Amino acid sequence: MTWLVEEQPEQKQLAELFRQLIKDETILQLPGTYDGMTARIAKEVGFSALYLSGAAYTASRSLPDLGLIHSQEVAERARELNRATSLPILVDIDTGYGGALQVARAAKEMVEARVAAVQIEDQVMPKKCGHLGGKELVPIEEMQAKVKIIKEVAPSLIVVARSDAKEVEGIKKMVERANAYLSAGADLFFPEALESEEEFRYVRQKVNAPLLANMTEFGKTPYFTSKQFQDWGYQVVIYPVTALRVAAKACQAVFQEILTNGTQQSALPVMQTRHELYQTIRYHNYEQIESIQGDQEMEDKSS
Ligand SMILES: C[C@](O)(C(=O)O)[C@H](CC(=O)O)C(=O)O
Repeated sequence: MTWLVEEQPEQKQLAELFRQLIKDETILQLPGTYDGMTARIAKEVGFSALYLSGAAYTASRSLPDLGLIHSQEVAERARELNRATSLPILVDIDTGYGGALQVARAAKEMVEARVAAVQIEDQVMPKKCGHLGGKELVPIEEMQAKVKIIKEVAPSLIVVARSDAKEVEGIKKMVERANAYLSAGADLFFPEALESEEEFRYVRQKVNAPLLANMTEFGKTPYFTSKQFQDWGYQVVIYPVTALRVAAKACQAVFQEILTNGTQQSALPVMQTRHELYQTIRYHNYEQIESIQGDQEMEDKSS
């Protein structure tokens, strides 16, 4: 079956499923999937929910993660992930792409794209990657207003409030912000760019809500396992840019090989075969739809 013929779960069902997954004792691991293909692969491997990262989405378009995009573009990509998998998706909507109106529009478009949850952050526009220096924050009230607007426009959307305050104002102020965002209606808190087990545990101690950890590469956070985050009381862990980085490196290697040696043959063992690729994208299921049309034509001719 494919999204063309199968019944699609509604947004509310996907959000409910996401809520259930967070309640599970085992930490929810969200792989960053930046297109339909990576989303299918994550589903095939066995993940039960996905993350659409702003950094990976923009990089896949050869753009920096600097607030250059708007909600319609990201919602379109989220729809692609949804059609490919019917899994609950957490979408990174950065700062909400502007002020109150833009946040409202983003919330509406995400619901229309059947997104289960959104992640919004407290940086000013233009935003930066959370693991870089020189970030600036909006006042607490402004971020609270954004959370409230999302809940008003789309009550069924799960809201993950992210704070970038650790580097700017320190961890104590970060937990103050966390509690303010939760009181405005956020469902989870995402403490960005923590640097030690101690800091992860401190946030757990001070914030009474489900927590999300960001296990991105080449950032400020050391490499902790999902089991460690789980033991420290975290409910969700994201791997936002992992797939994109691996795919990019693999492309570089094979393109270099073709340029240097005039053949890609040495790379065949690290490629999906034609069969594997077709399996991933459900090629034959789409083909079956064409054969239904063929059968109909035969019937029409013989009657
Ligand atoms: C989570 C994040 O916002 C993202 O866009 O995926 C990034 C990830 C990254 O750049 O490594 C972040 O700011 O942490």
